[in-house]
Amino acid sequence: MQARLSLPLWIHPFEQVSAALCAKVASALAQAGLQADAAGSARSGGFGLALVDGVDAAVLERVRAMAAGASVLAIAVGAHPPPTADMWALLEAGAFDVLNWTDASGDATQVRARLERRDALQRLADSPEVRSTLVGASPAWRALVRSVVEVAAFTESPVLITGETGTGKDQVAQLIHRLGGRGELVVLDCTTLTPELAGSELFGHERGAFTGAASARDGAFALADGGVLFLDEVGELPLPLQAQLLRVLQEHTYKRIGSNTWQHSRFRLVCATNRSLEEDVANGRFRADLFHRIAAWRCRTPPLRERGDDVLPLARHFLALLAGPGASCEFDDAVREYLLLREYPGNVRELRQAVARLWYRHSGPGPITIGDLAPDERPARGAPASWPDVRFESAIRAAIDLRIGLARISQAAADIAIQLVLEQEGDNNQRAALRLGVTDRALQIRRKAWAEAH
Ligand SMILES: Nc1ncnc2c1ncn2[C@@H]1O[C@H](COP(=O)(O)OP(=O)(O)OP(=O)(O)O)[C@@H](O)[C@H]1O
Repeated sequence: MQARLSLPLWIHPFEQVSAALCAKVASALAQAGLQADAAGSARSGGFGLALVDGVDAAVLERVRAMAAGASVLAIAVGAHPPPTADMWALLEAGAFDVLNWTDASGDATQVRARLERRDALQRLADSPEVRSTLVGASPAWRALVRSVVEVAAFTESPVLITGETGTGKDQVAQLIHRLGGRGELVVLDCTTLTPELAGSELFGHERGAFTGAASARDGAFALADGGVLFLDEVGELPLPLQAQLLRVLQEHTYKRIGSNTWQHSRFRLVCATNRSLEEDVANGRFRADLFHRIAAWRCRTPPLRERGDDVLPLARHFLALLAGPGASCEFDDAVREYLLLREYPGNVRELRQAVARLWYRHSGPGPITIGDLAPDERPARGAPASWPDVRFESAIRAAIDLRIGLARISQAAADIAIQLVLEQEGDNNQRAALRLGVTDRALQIRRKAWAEAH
């Protein structure tokens, strides 16, 4: 019997799974040091094992609900292996893996290893260091953070970070360096690499190698030895330099300019770009072989409009940084609403600058108010509210994250609108229909269908 693993672990057997199969799984798990809570209902938080025998819409819905609040591993325990389509469906519903234990016979150490890895990932993603560097709790952002933590702490692989300007690519690169626990972080901005300077910047040079080379100098490959080389805006790298970089990545050797001696350098490569490198490869602007080398692992930083729920937490984070330790300052309701409704083409950088401008215009105690907005930033008076706005988008995103289909989303939006207008119009069908722009009869039919379905 293996030493006990201390994890909040529960088992949820679906209806089709017999008590005998469930007991068999529990006893195998106990042998591997996994003490799960008595079989029964799923809980929020911790780790859950969903025992399934057959997958249908109801099972998927339940797994989805469980996975929204816990890390769920699905185990197929039926008499026959499930079709692969069902296994994919469980994964899509939010299970982090799907194991096939026909007749509940399987290797429990396999479960233990997966839980240990997932737990280590989760702890790191929740650590104060990570949370204070990559602020945000929206599902899209948390998925990115898990991926960053995984690549940083568990692999040596080159990483390509893609995303629009100001979405935090640089921030992610720095975190990968810190979590990897390797030497120096050497940053090269590829937009500044002119063909004349690039050779020396990357490879270094010997004294007298060219006019003006008064002394020998190390280049980025030498400086990054044992550490991380971060190539920012890698999509801007001129083609001749791409060829040279490829050789260093393949051989880990290079020559300083003016030298015939091969030097070795072992570094981890992290690249970032806001270009679509796939398109650049397709039109010959970027070498395909280099692309596949640098993109062994990919992380995409989502734009702020895809994570509207993070706007206020980020704004508060930046305000707290400006106010300094111990000081507390808040936004009042109108400013919060302004920040939520505003658009951010420059993403988090733009939000940070907007908060800074508010802070510097603000004086005295009390919350930040709309008077702290610079006149040219105030929304035009009387301008019609833009709709759909970020709040609407964020509600829809939550539904999409729960993998709810278009038909249900449209239906729910219409139902909610009807209910609200009926409330406001004192249940008067005619007036409600007028306001909603439908016929009296169409609204009656819809209400009847709704009443029958509930
Ligand atoms: N999730 C985040 N949590 C805290 N700060 C963030 C986050 N994302 C971005 N920032 C802040 O926003 C600003 C822009 O981030 P960063 O420079 O990393 O973006 P970028 O994607 O590298 O931009 P560019 O493509 O223009 O180089 C920085 O001040 C950074 O501190």
